[in-house]
Amino acid sequence: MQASQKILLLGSGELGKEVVIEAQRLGLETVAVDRYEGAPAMQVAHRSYVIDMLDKQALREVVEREKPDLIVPEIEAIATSELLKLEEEGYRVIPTARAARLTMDREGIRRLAAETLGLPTAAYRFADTYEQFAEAAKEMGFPCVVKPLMSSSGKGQSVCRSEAELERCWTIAMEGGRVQQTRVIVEEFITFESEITLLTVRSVSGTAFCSPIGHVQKDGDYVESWQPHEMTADQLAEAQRIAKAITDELGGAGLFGVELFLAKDKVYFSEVSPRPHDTGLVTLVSQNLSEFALHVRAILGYPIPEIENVAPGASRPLKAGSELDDYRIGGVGEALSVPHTQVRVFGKPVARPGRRMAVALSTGGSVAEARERATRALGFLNVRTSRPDVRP
Ligand SMILES: Nc1ncnc2c1ncn2[C@@H]1O[C@H](COP(=O)(O)OP(=O)(O)OP(=O)(O)O)[C@@H](O)[C@H]1O
Ligand SMILES: NCC(=O)N[C@@H]1O[C@H](COP(=O)([O-])[O-])[C@@H](O)[C@H]1O
Ligand SMILES: [Mg+2]
Repeated sequence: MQASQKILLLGSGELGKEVVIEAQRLGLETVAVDRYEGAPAMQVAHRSYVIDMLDKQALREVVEREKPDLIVPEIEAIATSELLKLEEEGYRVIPTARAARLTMDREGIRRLAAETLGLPTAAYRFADTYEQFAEAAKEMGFPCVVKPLMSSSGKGQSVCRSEAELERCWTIAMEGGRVQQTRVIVEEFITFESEITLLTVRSVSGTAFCSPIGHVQKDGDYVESWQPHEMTADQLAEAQRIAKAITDELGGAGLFGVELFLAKDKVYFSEVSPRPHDTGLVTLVSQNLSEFALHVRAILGYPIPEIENVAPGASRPLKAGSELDDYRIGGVGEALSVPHTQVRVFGKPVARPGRRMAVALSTGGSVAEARERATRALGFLNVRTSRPDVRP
């Protein structure tokens, strides 16, 4: 069979793996790229490359060699200035090279949302040195949230509760960023009642919203998500207004994860991923089309006549507790004994403390039941060494 089109995925984690599977279901040729060998999406793609995706030359070489119809970013940390050039030369970047550029670091997207579009966000300051940072934190007041400009899944992020914690928070930010740079964002701490991801799809069928996904984050990384999340009609309308404004501005086709905080009488924009979102893993069981299927349909220019929340669903990621280069996931059989439950094992080559290795996915008659099942299933799962000499 001759593939209809070729996609080049930049980043090959658990989210990309599902994108590759959906792309292959529609007859595409898939090429996966990441910074290490054996990444989850590489295990299912037709071909793969290991490069430093922040290296412009290395990125260009892979693109020119493969000549993909679609370049699909899967993580933020990519040489997006090169993507802008490649787009000018005629390559198609999803959703657009500008969207990838603006969401690569927190400053681009925050300034666009707050200053250009006037969307409600936490107050913020940027700082390049420790002195500027200390000044910015005092201006924001305590507690405030400190994040490296370029990082994800909470890496390098901390809540600074008093002046005495300034040095500790600065050190965390300096050590946690994805790339070597000192610029940080200091944000007003928002006391929200809940937070959601509003998956928003731009396709030939127009802009569509999935039911809101509620989630809980710990140390800046998600530990539980569910769909639908209960919110008032006014909150939903405001969330959709914000999501429409930001995704219209970013443009292009594809699925976006719009992160919002729901406070007592205000909805705040937090950030947006121009790609499937980790909290959206729940859609693998809760929707007729998962966020990955929606992304692929949208970027191929296929219609999306309807998105249905087929059952209340929940997801609980399994995180590794320690560094293991030889590991296996235990408890899968027990987890699958929980009704209406599935498990996805990502197949990452090595475990590291806090690294997401698998996810438990459940549906139920209610969100409460789905959450209880996913939590029970997660309780069975573990990441353990597979070395025979240390096996219990
Ligand atoms: N200003 C804030 N006030 C209160 N809580 C915050 C604030 N900013 C972030 N958080 C909390 O930290 C979480 C992670 O923040 P954020 O989404 O900015 O980090 P991230 O590293 O980009 O995460 P990811 O890449 O997983 O989306 C948020 O979902 C929220 O729970
Ligand atoms: N919040 C962003 C997110 O969830 N991204 C997902 O995690 C992978 C990196 O995982 P790793 O750090 O374990 O390699 C990324 O490739 C993507 O699939
Ligand atoms: Mg986030």
